[in-house]
Amino acid sequence: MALAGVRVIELAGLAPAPFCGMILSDFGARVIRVDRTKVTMAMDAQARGKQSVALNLKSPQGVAVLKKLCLQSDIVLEPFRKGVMEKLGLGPEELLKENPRLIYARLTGYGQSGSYAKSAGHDINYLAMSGLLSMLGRSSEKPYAPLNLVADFAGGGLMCALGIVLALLERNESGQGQIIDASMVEGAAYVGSFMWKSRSLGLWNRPRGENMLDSGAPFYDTYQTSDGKHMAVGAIEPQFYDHLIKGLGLDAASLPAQMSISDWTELRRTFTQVFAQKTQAEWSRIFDGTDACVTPVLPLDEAGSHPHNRERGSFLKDAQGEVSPRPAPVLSRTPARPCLSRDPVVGEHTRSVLGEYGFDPDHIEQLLSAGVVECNEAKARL
Ligand SMILES: C[C@H](CCC[C@H](C)C(=O)SCCNC(=O)CCNC(=O)[C@H](O)C(C)(C)COP(=O)(O)OP(=O)(O)OC[C@H]1O[C@@H](n2cnc3c(N)ncnc32)[C@H](O)[C@@H]1OP(=O)(O)O)[C@H]1CC[C@H]2[C@@H]3[C@H](O)C[C@@H]4C[C@H](O)CC[C@]4(C)[C@H]3C[C@H](O)[C@]12C
Repeated sequence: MALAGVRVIELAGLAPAPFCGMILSDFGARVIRVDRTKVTMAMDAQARGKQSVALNLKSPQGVAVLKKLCLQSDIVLEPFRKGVMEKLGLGPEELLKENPRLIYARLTGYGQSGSYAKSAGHDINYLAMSGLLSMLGRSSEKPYAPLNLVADFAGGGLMCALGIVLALLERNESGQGQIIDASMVEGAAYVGSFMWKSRSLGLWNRPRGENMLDSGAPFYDTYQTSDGKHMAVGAIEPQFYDHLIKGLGLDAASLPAQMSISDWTELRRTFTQVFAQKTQAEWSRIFDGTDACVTPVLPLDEAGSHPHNRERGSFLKDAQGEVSPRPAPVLSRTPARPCLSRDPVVGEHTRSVLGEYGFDPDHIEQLLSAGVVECNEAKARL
């Protein structure tokens, strides 16, 4: 796999950093997640392929253990607010001095500088600060955050993974590590660059929810079907819009022009009435295989069984029978091979990892008895 042989130390975080760690693990990296001690259950729902070491960083011996792990690793991924790692004596200065090849990835909401750098926050806050949240929401409704997708994951974990891969690539030439300052505000905004750079095209001239791509246009929206499900319509170009009108059984001559914005309300009313006359399955049979850009809105537990997704194997089932998306993108020669066995128990691999990283058995026993580390191999076998 593309990241085979790459060693990652992921400090346990909430959602963005675990996603970044899962991406690296899916594509072949060895990801060791450092959990807190005295924690019964990891909140990492993206732990696929990771190992877990439970380590108390509030102890000097714990800090020394982490330093030794980072000395023999390629990446350290930390999910804390600015200054936390420095307070622990684990800042970039210390770790890069000991391991100049280390890639030190810092995934935060606001970045390592600026007045908000030490403030708590979550996806919605970062999305708000990026400028994008102001564009999200239907006309006459307040802005709403699309789950915690844009800042936590697209602009956070995924963007940080990109930074790590770029730094790995550069290190091949320079032999040097570096610090990655991954701010979710900036990552989200960067993902949304099109919104800034397409304003000259007049795509966003109208208030929120009245533009073509923000639910203003009737040919770019969702519609309820007679069985209470929905269809998604994305018939932007005239030639695709013609297929939409045909599939709906409407007469184009009797309708207002597609781009007559003042008639969009009437056009939406017409589409709403027509879509309500058939079930989602009936509309899918009408539109499948056409260029009308009309697709069923699939719930999570149906996406994997849709014929198209099933044919591609777009979703996988792990050893516990849990369905989730397969890694993307698909590389032809070195594709990801996600681990399908169960997620690690907190501290499951402490003893084995420390042994592999050069800690002698007596030292490991001393660390265990001092509570600096915890090992839960037995619990993992239950
Ligand atoms: C996980 C579910 C989904 C959450 C998504 C949500 C929408 C997000 O946006 S997540 C993104 C959050 N932001 C960032 O990640 C940006 C960078 N990080 C930060 O800004 C901060 O970390 C912070 C604001 C997120 C948290 O601040 P906090 O003060 O808590 O921590 P820090 O300042 O970073 O300092 C860390 C301290 O910890 C010490 N540390 C770290 N590791 C160790 C170690 N190994 N040993 C010892 N000590 C360690 C470190 O030294 C620091 O100490 P100091 O402070 O002294 O310096 C979640 C959605 C719902 C959640 C559940 C729900 O809330 C109910 C339960 C609540 C309960 O409290 C917890 C369990 C819940 C089930 C909870 C679980 C999950 O969170 C959710 C499911």
